[in-house]
Amino acid sequence: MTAFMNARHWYGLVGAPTDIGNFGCGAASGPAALRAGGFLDRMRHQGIVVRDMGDAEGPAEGTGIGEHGIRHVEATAAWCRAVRDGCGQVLADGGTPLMVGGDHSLALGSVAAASAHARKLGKPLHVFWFDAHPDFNTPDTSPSGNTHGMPMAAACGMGHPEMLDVGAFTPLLHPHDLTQFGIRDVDHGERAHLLRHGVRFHEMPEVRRAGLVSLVAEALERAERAGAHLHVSFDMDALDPEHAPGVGTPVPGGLTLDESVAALRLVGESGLTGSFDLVELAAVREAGGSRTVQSALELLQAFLRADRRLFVEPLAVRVA
Ligand SMILES: NC(=[NH2+])NCCC[C@H](N)C(=O)O
Ligand SMILES: [Mn+2]
Repeated sequence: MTAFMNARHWYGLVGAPTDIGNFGCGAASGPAALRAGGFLDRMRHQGIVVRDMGDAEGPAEGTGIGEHGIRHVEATAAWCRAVRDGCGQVLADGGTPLMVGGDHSLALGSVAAASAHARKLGKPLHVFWFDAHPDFNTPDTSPSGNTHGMPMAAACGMGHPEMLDVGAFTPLLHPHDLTQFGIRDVDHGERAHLLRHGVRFHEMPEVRRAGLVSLVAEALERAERAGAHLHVSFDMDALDPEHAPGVGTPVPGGLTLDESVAALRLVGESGLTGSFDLVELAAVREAGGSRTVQSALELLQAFLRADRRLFVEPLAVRVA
């Protein structure tokens, strides 16, 4: 039995300071900006245990442009493996990994850890993906060659062999168990992939019609019925640029901070979340302000405060 097993539930912050998946977009500044914004103190003051596991380490330089114009795929895979190991360690110690990026390619690493953990527990993996983009490109559909547009296709078993090799097995995720919210910038071939594989991707017109909270509630019901390990991946560009100007690929017409807070509160209340990402926090892109960091802090706080597991002492378990 590890030392933490009878402790209250905790989250483990795994930083991933890179923008290798969209070289130069500025997301490498995310983990430091969140720490400098006082995240850990703020949580401590509210009695929430977030252990800082430090930063994952990976190549500082890109590894060049390959077939189909795919950029830095070896470096991306190296970073994803480091994130996989960091998140895997938190899961093995009984905590919930909170991966802070960094660009969104890194979610392939956290999903690899989540998927292996879920398999060990005999649970299916469900993923909630809050994003302006589905990140469901493969090297042959990607218009940019940037790997941060590819992690979900790779998790579902489609993509460059380097990316398919990040997890212990492939696919890591069944496309039916992926639900996306806030989508409003879909590439042509990417849309064909999403439709062919039956991904639920809720685009902004539908979010406006049905409401983010009720779409999330529906998806939570499915996850609960399935007894799933839920992985939540929040790309800061899901928010409207008014609330998150500091991102590498802003798209107008996004989620409001209020509705996102309400949705994450609901996710937190469900107690289903087994792993969480907050990515594409490119604080350095924001001229003279910290709006994006403040939004990130509010989202995380809403989510964590709603998770009752963080406040309840577990019953002592007596081992005979
Ligand atoms: N995680 C992100 N910000 N992804 C943006 C992807 C943009 C575009 N669809 C691409 O593949 O290049
Ligand atoms: Mn994304």
